[in-house]
Parts: sequence; C-alpha cells; structure tokens
Amino acid sequence: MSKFIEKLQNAWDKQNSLLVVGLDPDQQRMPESILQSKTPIFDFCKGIIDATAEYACAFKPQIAYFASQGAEMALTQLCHYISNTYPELPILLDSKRGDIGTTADHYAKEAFERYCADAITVNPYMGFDSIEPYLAWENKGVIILCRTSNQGGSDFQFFESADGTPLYLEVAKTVAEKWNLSEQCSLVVGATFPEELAKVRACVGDDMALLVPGIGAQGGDIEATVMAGANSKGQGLMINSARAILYASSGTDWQEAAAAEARKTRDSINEAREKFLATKKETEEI
Ligand SMILES: O=C(O)c1cc(=O)[nH]c(=O)n1[C@@H]1O[C@H](COP(=O)(O)O)[C@@H](O)[C@H]1O
Repeated sequence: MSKFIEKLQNAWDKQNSLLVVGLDPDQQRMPESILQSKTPIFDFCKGIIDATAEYACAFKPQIAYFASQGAEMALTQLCHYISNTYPELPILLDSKRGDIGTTADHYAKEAFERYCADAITVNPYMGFDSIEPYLAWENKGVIILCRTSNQGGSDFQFFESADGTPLYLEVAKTVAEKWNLSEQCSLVVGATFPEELAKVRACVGDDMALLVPGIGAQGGDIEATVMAGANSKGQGLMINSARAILYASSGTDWQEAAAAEARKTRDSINEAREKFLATKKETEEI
C-alpha cells in the first residue's frame, strides 16, 4: 500500500467520511464580508477548511481558481495550513496535468514540493511516460482521468477498441494492470455516470480508490454513486463536492452554512454506505 493510500484509508476510517471538500474559490460568489479582506481567497478557503474539516476525508484545491487570480501564494499557504492543522487529511491537488516527461517532472515538483500535495489529478492522453514522473514520487498519489463528469466526456471516452471496449475502460484496465504496480494510482469517474462507475469498479477490483466529482452542483445522485462505486468495505471512494458547500450561503453565516452542507452530504453518503453494505450482506446470504 502506498503512503498516499495509507493516509487516505486512515482518513476514511478515522473521519468516518468519504466526502472530499473541493476548494474552488470564485470571488464573484464569495460573501461580501470576505471581499473586504486584503487576502480574500486565503481567508475564504481557510474559513471553509476550518468549518468542514470535521466532515471531510480530504480537501481538493482546483489550481485554476488560484492561478487565474494570481493567487498561487494563497494556495501554497492553504496547503501548508491543511498539512499542519489537519495532518490526517490528504490534499488532492486538482490540476489535470499531462505533458512530456521533462515537463511533467516540473509539474510533479510544483504539486508535491511547492504545494505539498498528497496526490495530483493527471490526464492519461499522452501515455505512460507522461505519468511516470509523478509515480517517481513514491509517497504520492496519482489520480488519472477515466470517465469524467461532464457531458463532453463522451466525445472520446466512449470510442471503442477492436474488441468493443470503450476507451474509458481501456484506461481503467491499463492503469489497474500496468501503471499501479506501487499502488499509487486512482481514477476519476464522475458521479453523473453511475453505470460507468460500476463498470470501472468491476474492472479495477476492490483496492483502487476512485475520485468521484459530480454530486452537489452537477446533480449526481449520492445513493447511486455509492451503490455503483463502493468497494466491499463500503469505502473506496473520494466523493467531491465544491460549489454546493462553498457557496451554501453568501451571508454572514457562510461558514455555518458550509459546515451544515458538508455534514449533510457526509451523512447522506454514510446512509448510502449502510444501505450498500446491507444489500451486499443480503445478497451473500442468498
Ligand atoms: O478531476 C476533477 O476533480 C474533476 C473531474 C471531472 O470529471 N469533473 C469535475 O467536475 N472535476 C472537478 O470537480 C469539481 C466539481 O465541482 P462542483 O461541481 O462545484 O462540485 C471541479 O473542481 C472540477 O474541476
């Protein structure tokens, strides 16, 4: 088991949560009171982190929301804040990188040194040598796009190989069989496509963690997600929600509202996990 998976497993167990809180700070949607601050992005995200840490198994900052606002320093400070204050919670840096090896070396250094992330999201389109530089960081996780949550994901991800296997399942199979030798890899599968989520889980087996965005603002169904994607322990999923938690209120109660939404989401996920485990038990008894 890689250090990343160990840390994630520990967070799943200790927090009794599969919820990942997405950090996608958008100044257009932040509460008025925060915008008065000299460091609104840092203050907003820190407020969200403190309000929701109790309910989360990880945080996932999306790099574009910081870079587009010249706020890389805020991202660095936030990542260090998470790793010092909530050291048990992994940081999943969402940057969806993908480039030739020499360039990927620098993306890996950026993610794992500058931002002290525990894992990074990457795009598999350029093949194994574009992923290898991230895998060279033995303690870190590499989360590979497989079946994305957006409608346009079907443009390429459903292309079929000669034996009829769709591309997203080829990705899942290749990652599970060839790229995951040191158990550092995870896959991204959208909550908006539970049927495909079930196929990916069946393909990769029990041990691989799946990052599942698409509940909350994108409308994915929590129960269908858990029923389709959980592993035999009722875990195995990092279920991300960003906007629904971040912007639960634009009033002065924004932290309380974010905490309430995170708690509600965690609880709904846990109810679905109980149902999943009960159904599994019933099936095994038959
Ligand atoms: O890799 C991701 O995190 C990701 C993959 C995907 O297929 N779909 C997807 O929405 N995401 C990210 O997950 C987050 C979803 O945010 P909300 O829709 O606000 O919960 C955003 O940061 C997206 O960039």
